[in-house]
Amino acid sequence: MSWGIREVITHHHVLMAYFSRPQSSAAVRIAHPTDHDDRSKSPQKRDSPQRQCRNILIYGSCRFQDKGCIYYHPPTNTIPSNVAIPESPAPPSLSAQAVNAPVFVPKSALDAVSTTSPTQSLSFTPSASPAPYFPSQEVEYDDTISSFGSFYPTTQPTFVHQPLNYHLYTNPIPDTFSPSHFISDNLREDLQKRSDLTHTIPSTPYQLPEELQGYHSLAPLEPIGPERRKLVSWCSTVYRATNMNDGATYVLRRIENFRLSHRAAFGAIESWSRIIHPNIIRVREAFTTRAFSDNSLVVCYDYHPNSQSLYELYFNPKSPGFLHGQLLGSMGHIPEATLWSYIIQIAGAVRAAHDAGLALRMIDPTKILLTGKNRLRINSCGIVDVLLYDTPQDITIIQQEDLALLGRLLIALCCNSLAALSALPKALDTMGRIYSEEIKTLALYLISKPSPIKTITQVIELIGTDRFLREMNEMQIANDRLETELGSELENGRLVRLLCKFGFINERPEFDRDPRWSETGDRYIIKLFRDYVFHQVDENRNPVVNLTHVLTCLNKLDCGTDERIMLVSRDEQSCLVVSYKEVKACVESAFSDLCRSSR
Ligand SMILES: Nc1ncnc2c1ncn2[C@@H]1O[C@H](COP(=O)(O)OP(=O)(O)OP(=O)(O)O)[C@@H](O)[C@H]1O
Repeated sequence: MSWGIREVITHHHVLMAYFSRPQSSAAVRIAHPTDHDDRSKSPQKRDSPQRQCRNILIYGSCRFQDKGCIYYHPPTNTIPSNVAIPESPAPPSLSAQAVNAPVFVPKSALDAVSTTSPTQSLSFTPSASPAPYFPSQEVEYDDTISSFGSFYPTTQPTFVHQPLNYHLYTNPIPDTFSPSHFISDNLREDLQKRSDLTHTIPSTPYQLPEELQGYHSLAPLEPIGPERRKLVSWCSTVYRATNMNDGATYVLRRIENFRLSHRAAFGAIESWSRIIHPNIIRVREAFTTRAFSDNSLVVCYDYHPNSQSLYELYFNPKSPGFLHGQLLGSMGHIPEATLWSYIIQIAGAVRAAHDAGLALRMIDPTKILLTGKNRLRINSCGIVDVLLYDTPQDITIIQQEDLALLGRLLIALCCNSLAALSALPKALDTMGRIYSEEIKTLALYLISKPSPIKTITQVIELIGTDRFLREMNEMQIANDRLETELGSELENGRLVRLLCKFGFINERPEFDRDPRWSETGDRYIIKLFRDYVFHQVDENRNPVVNLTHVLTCLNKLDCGTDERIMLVSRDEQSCLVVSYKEVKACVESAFSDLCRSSR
């Protein structure tokens, strides 16, 4: 048992008689003081001289109390001094990293705790962080001038930066995104699918090497059918595999029956591996292998689970997005705004490659993956550079080809047909009917003969600043949305780990040859706290099932606030007043004991 807690219990042996009824109002006031809220909500008390001074509410004291402040200053001993709790010992460091949640120490608490005095710790607002976190140089709020100060900018109070309240849930701005305490179903499903696909294996049996240059758990990403398209003139197969060093999942594209003539051919892979771009699937490394019982070239890429190629999405009539050969949704064609977004993203990828003296060569619907909502990435970069190392081409020419490929892709996307290009006038007619003139102009520019050459910079100018700005706005809105989603999940991970700790400690039948370990010492406080959080009953002894109460308590425990609560034994014969900080120290100490012995 820690010194701090023993002290608390001693106090409460003294206090027991006073607090013998857990429902006593004094006890409730300590556990959940709502006086301030009630008062501030009550309109008739608004202008009363008996209104409590805000300095007391905010700082616990008022410098102007005896210097003319007209507001009410409650006696300083409202909360009995004998419940003041000594500093609990620092939480012991935990060793079992795999099961351990790092101890959460709010930065502001660390910064401020040394500069404060323990006497400031009285607080009436359970949600506000208690005074010990306040920097000593705080500016006080003078209530005597506050009522008219706002009319005169010079006398406006300076607001103190309060320490963050790590245990509060805050709803997002309602008009912007729908408020929710949990991640939206769509995003959850999407992320879940990605995670799922990283682990599933195809049901059809396959024979693959157990291990390949540091990769294991190889699984084909698609069944190998009778009709195989070729990459240049080679067949390729794509596998998902796990890297032994970092445990991450990658994609290995294998070129079958390819014999590398010069090691220098890997120079292109080295250049590509340096390109980190949001619209290019990252190239990691390449090697040759005989593990497939042939000479194979393997290039490793980042894995983007649950992605779909543009071919699957827009050109394969057998895909789920089609009905009777017609693309479903949006009147059977891609919305213009989506098309511009695709153009901008691909242009960005082209720009990055060309700036690095490379060419994408892969602006092909089967090699452009949609890895998220409207998010494109060019796949398989660098591989053709290795395959065609022996037949070098002028980089300027293949960069011009990139632009032509973009133009062809654009026309095909506009017409939902890969064959559209073979009847260009009809294709242009279709484009003119559905899309703006600018799309047609851009497509014609991209497929036209270069004179003398076209550059990606000219293409970007043709797209225009307005469209880039619109794209940037959309991206920022999407980012805001994700941040909101992240906010709703902010504390969940920590709380689960906290609950795991409770699970390890509570009701443990025996530890350290002590069958009463989980019922005694610090663990007794943890047990009572668990009852306080989960086993409360109403006046009719019906369970109080209130998730907000649970989340609030656990968050306060997670950051170890100084707020005190009253824990009552099950027989209601004794009670303890402890701070979350102390309960936190008990949990850390008990859990670290368990971890030490689990090694
Ligand atoms: N880096 C990657 N991350 C996630 N999935 C990928 C990745 N690379 C390829 N895939 C998936 O693997 C499958 C096969 O890719 P591949 O490039 O071979 O496409 P394909 O349409 O079969 O083209 P090809 O006929 O040229 O093989 C596709 O379903 C693709 O979505």
